Amino acid sequence: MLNKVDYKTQAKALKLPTKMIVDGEAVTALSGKTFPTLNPATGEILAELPAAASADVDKAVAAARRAFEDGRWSKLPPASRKKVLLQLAAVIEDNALELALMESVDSGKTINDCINIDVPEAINSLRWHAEAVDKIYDQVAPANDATLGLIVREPIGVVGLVLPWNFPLLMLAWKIGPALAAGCTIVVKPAEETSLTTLRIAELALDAGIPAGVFNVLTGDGPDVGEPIGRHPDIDAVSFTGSTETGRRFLKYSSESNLKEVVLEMGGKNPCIVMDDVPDLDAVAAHIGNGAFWNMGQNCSAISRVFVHNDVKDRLLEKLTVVAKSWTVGDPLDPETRIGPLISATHFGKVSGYLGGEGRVVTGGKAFNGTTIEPTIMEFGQHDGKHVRQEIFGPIVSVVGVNSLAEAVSLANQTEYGLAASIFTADGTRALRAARALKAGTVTVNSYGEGDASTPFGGYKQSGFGGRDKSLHAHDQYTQTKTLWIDLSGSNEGF
Ligand SMILES: NC(=O)C1=CN([C@@H]2O[C@H](COP(=O)(O)OP(=O)(O)OC[C@H]3O[C@@H](n4cnc5c(N)ncnc54)[C@H](O)[C@@H]3O)[C@@H](O)[C@H]2O)C=CC1
Ligand code: BAL
Repeated sequence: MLNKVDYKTQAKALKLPTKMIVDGEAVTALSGKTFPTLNPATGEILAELPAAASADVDKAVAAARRAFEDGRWSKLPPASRKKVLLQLAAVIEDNALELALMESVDSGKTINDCINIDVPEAINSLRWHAEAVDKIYDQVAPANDATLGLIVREPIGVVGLVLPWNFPLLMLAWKIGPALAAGCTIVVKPAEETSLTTLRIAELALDAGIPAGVFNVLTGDGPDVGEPIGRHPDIDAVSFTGSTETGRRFLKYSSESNLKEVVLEMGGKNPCIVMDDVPDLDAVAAHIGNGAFWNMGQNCSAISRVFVHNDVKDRLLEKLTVVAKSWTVGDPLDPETRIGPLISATHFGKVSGYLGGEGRVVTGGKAFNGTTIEPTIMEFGQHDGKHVRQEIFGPIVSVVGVNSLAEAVSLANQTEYGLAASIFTADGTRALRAARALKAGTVTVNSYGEGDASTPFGGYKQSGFGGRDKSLHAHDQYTQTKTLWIDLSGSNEGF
């Protein structure tokens, strides 16, 4: 690993993309307007990016439609699309350090995570979906000899992908992998805070052989670019990751335009249950630390509510305190740093509002530089108030004591969200009964995580709508199912 001075020097030397990609060309916004993208750690302006608007959306959708209809991508054999997507994964791998540095300076994510998680996981996701696509068979319906019923998949068409700022590269990969593998053409809108790596990947996609018009990127803010995508009459589907509030808007856009398919991956208020029989509280505390503090807690599946049996609560709080203090706070380009800045001053303001008021601060509780929040554990006497109800999206976790598994499961489900949950207990049967009872799209037992590329990711209740990211289930978002019903009865051949 390079030392921290090298990362800083290399970050300064990055050549940052400043143009959108539409129809295979690097372009400015039609209006010529731009907006700055900032380094959240320093506040410096990294680049001025095109501020697209509805006319740019029209242009990108028209290019994507032409590319879809003439079949330059959609009609290739799946094995051919796979080859190009594997080439894209290889080109990304060749440029891994550049992308990791770009992701870190644009988002404030730690360089360690960018190098070891975001970039390799994005490559892995692309490879997984590319490898899958020539192994998905169409089906034959169980009809009789005189009928042939075929159930075939077709790419859904032009897809809008609207992305969040917390995992810019990874969410891009989760969506473009299955969308492009299926044969769709795409118009991607990265979050306005974190557009750089998406722009760079679109450049690399052209190098890898993805035809012009297939992979278009528009930069700009939600109302100017996201809404015209959501309302566009010639976009067939939208896949969105972000807040529940904005996700809800996409349903409205769809219902008021062309009833495009909508898949939403949204917020969470994810519970973690710790029972009194756990053999190793140190390991549990380490898992909770990862779940709560990873990416500064800016993670839709972050552990944000811990329900711990009262018999082990004080010991767990001691161990959580040790874990929280071990998360080094600092410059994201320092490889030792595990907690960098939050994404923006606005978000910092929102998250720091949770540091005071109700609850006992067990450890942490400091906000500094207008950018950074210490890993913070708060204890609550009851499951009530904004800390346990609202998505904080920062490194703050609430702990509540319980007296039984039944109480823990009941409280865990008392939320409008249902993205992820975890349970720690030595009793496998109770773990599985609880896992079934928890209303969440992903439940981990004696661990914290989101599964791997082979497992679907999405939420119950107001955490998710319409489908799943990752796994073969993700391909359903980007395909239509067509029935071909063929009558063979007119041919009387005597057999
Ligand atoms: N995956 C997740 O669960 C995420 C949750 N959040 C939550 O959302 C809160 C607000 O963060 P934001 O960045 O404002 O999230 P957001 O949900 O508003 O932004 C996500 C994407 O939607 C776009 N967008 C915003 N407003 C839009 C509109 N009116 N129409 C169409 N597209 C629109 C944005 O430009 C961005 O590309 C955070 O504090 C956090 O709690 C934020 C990011 C990811
Ligand atoms: N953790 C992946 C999805 C998200 O946070 O947006």
